[in-house]
Amino acid sequence: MVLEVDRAVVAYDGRPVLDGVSLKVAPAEVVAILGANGSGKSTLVKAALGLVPLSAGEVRLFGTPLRRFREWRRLGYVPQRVGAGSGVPATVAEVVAEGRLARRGFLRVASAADRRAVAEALEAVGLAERAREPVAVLSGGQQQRVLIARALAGGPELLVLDEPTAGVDAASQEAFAGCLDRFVRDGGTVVFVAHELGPLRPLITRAVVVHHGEIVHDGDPPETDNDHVHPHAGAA
Ligand SMILES: Nc1ncnc2c1ncn2[C@@H]1O[C@H](COP(=O)(O)OP(=O)(O)OP(=O)(O)O)[C@@H](O)[C@H]1O
Repeated sequence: MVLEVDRAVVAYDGRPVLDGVSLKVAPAEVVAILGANGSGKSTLVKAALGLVPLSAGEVRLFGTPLRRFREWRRLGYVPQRVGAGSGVPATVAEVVAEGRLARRGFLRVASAADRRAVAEALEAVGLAERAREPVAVLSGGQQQRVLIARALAGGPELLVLDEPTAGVDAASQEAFAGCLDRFVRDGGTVVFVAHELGPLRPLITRAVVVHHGEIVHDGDPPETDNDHVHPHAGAA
């Protein structure tokens, strides 16, 4: 298994937000995590990556318990968008090159392979011609694609994305879908959080619906983008 979450419990300030959630993801799966606002989707992916502590349960990445896992280069994470402009001026290519740091170490100069990986990742998200521009001048959707390119540049086996398509225009969604498609064809595994599947629908192999901190559906994707909001309503 690429990812195993076993009866995970997460509580913020004593309030349980994930209530004994179990999830297994096998190689080459494309899993969409759906659910209403505040249902616990982001918390689930953060718990799976060790970004929030579990108060009970266990997580294994590539078969290794999280506390002993060190092979972070096998994994690419794209967080929920943190708002445009961090105040640090950086070009598109510089941000994407950060995705190589886990591979090359902070003090080594970028190799030809590093530069090639950055160029390929920018190509994959359709931003090759914007490489030298400051990230801050790009639109929100394009900035999201820069973060995806950063994750791809590290050559991960598992890509975890938190709402990669939220507030992203149709063109960027299509670009992202194409890029995920290629990643999966090359043997990659994907877990992403979404409100709406849109152009990603044909790519997913499985949908997991989170409701009040529990998984209430794990299997076929919902027929329409609205089905998952009220998982128990209108099972027509
Ligand atoms: N760091 C935190 N401290 C306290 N409460 C938090 C924290 N992060 C999330 N929560 C709460 O935990 C619950 C689940 O949040 P989470 O972000 O996992 O939901 P989500 O399903 O991803 O929501 P959305 O679709 O709005 O992104 C929410 O009630 C949220 O307010």
